[in-house]
Amino acid sequence: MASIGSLHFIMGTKTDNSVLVHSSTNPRLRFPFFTNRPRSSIEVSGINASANGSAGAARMCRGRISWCTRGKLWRIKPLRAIRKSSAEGEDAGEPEDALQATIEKSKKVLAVQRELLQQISERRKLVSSIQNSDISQEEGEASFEQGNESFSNAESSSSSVDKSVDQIGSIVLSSYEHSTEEKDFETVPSALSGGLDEIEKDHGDALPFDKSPSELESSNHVGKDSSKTEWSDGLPTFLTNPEWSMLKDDELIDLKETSEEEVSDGATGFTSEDVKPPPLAGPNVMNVILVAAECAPWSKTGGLGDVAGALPKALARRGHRVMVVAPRYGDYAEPQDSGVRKAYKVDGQYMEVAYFHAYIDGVDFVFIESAVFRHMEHNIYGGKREDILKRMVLFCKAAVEVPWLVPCGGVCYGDGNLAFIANDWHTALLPVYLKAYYRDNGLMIYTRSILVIHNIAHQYKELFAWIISVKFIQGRGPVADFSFVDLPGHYLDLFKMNDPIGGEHFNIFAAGLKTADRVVTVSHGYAWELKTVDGGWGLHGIINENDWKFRGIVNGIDTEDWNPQYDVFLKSDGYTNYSLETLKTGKAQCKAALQKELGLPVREDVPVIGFIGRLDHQKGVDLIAEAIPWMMGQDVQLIMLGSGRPDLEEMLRAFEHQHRDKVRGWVGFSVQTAHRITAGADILLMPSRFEPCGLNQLYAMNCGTIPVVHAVGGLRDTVHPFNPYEESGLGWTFDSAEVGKLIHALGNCFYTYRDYKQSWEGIQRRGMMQDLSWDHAAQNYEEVLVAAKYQW
Ligand SMILES: Nc1ncnc2c1ncn2[C@@H]1O[C@H](COP(=O)(O)OP(=O)(O)O[C@H]2O[C@H](CO)[C@@H](O)[C@H](O)[C@H]2O)[C@@H](O)[C@H]1O
Repeated sequence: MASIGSLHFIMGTKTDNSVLVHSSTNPRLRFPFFTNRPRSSIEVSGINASANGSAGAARMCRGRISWCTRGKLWRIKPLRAIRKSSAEGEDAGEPEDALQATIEKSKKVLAVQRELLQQISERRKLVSSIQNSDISQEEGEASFEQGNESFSNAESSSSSVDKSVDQIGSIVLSSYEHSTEEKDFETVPSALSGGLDEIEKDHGDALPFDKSPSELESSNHVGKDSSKTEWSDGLPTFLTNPEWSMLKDDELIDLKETSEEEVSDGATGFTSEDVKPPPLAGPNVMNVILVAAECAPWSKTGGLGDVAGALPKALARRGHRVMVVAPRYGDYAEPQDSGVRKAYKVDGQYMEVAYFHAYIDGVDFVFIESAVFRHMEHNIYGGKREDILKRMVLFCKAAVEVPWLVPCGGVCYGDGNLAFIANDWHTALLPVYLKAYYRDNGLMIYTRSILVIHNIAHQYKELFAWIISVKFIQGRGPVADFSFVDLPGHYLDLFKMNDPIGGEHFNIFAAGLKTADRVVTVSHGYAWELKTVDGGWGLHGIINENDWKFRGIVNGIDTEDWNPQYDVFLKSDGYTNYSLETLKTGKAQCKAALQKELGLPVREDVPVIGFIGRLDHQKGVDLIAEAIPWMMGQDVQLIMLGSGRPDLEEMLRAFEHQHRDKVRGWVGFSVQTAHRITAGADILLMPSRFEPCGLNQLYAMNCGTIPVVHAVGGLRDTVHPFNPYEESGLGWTFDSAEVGKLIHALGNCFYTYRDYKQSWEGIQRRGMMQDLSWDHAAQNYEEVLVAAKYQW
């Protein structure tokens, strides 16, 4: 990696020794090359990536672009290697030769440059003679444009150079904005001159940097006219970026000439894209890697999957380069094998992983394949505690190296401006590995980690775990489990906890919270609750201690997936898409289709209540059970969809069995049914005992379905209670998890449904008119990412 001020470049070596250099601050800067000195063993950031056929081997350096030479040869001038390795032995004695070769090449490139400037000057003369000729202006323009389209634009005014530069791209332009005077010209290619100065000093050769700014500018312009010049795109645009002048360190990386086609392609893509407006994130653009155990639509057991599938897209829309890393549980259609293989030691055994890649909606999705993940999509958090732990160790070890190993769009992410977003205890080891394996060793020192708490009490699904559930949350286990995580002994203290429930135990979430640079949770309400004894599930102390780096950000929703106007699950079986304009008819049709599909009496006047969720203590299903006798006395229909605790699944079946004309209890996991219930029901019931954010109430409101919720965590943040006097609010809430309160809220809801149709429609419309998209949350995440970036 070459680090140039805030620009960072990584070189990745592939099996064929081709190398890609890119800026991690501006992902569009990509340059493909071939090394002329393939190495047999290369160290990257502590990764000993042996090149014995292993694709994805890479090496890291800090360096300075010293110059470019004829035939698209680019060179990064080194100062020092980041790490000494045995591979260095191979290079002994090479720097002298390399510097000499560099000087020779610099001479050549400058000769070419002179030649180009000469050509420009001749063309200028030709243009002015055309302009002064007797030919009519119109005829003149026509013929001129035919013969020299790009050139004519540039020459049409005294500021022709600026215009041509403008065409080349904003980075080039910005470099020229810094070079309006001749003395500045010498600093324009400061990366060049700086590097050459050093060479001069060392070798006493004078280097001919004696051109005027306008001449150099012209050479850039000429570069655009590929038919006239040897450089199809002029001076390499990244060399003219003023940020290159901020180069500090270097290490020699020799790069052989690339094919003309490759360089031309790379540079063309860069220049044409770069004229686009600046990203929403402005100068805060970062490389972001979200790591999660599930990612919709490929894998999902709950809300985490939805977030992992949607938040990255919103971050990418703001201009960040974003990747999601998730396990590859099945044979997914889109991701392709990247060819990268790596083995990681887990519990004393090496396990091989393969990396698959897909680029969708502006996001790189990288899936980690391993025998231990195969066919686990329905049992992601299932199995013996040790097995779950090993899976997560393997996943986090493999994920933290993805930025070095997997060329996304041909280019690895590298560690510059990089932040990982880990999610829940399953990936809470990632911040710890980042610190222990890398940052403690002076590697990836600018990389940051953010840990998001979606659920502090997420449980393992170990057999009977629900009976003694608290022992199976947060990656808890006996202290001896430390041996699985493969960390230096002094890291044990980070994991050790002692609380009344677990006694002295090992806790992965605790270590992640302490180590992450920032901690986020998914609503303001839950952020507050986590600091309390009741809400923190034993971790409130750590969260309070780390309050300075802790923040609540309310989730958004994927407004394409969960939009009744486009929802793919509403296009068949009698359902229909609808919008705010067609709410009345469209929603009524969906309701009828739902009743019909589930075999309930098709009646428009009966309120349909939906429930969707994991069947466990958190979701308050037992409160619904207590309310069933009262509910069945009302003229209502109740549709419940869920899976989880066997006893609660059985309860759902029993409800349906006992009240066949009013209740449907669908046990299982069906995304289609979830969408159809959300659109077809009138009311969504969420009596959760705690709810970090909750997505179903957001999906419901977006579909004109009115939530009735226990006012906790994110439910309190997002469902403002209906106020009949002001005709405001979005639903009904109750303030404690008691059946009486639930019944009271539901009673008011039924009453309004039946007797106050206008108020009902008002609530529906207000819900649908909210901006629930991820865009706002993404902006908040960006603030956290930037805060982490500047924190030490
Ligand atoms: N049987 C089933 N069939 C089909 N789909 C089903 C289903 N059961 C649940 N789902 C779906 O899974 C998702 C559940 O999302 P939630 O946010 O309600 O809960 P979860 O508790 O899993 O997430 C945790 O993380 C999220 C994300 O941060 C927080 O919102 C939440 O409060 C926290 O508990 C929804 O998309 C829902 O439709």
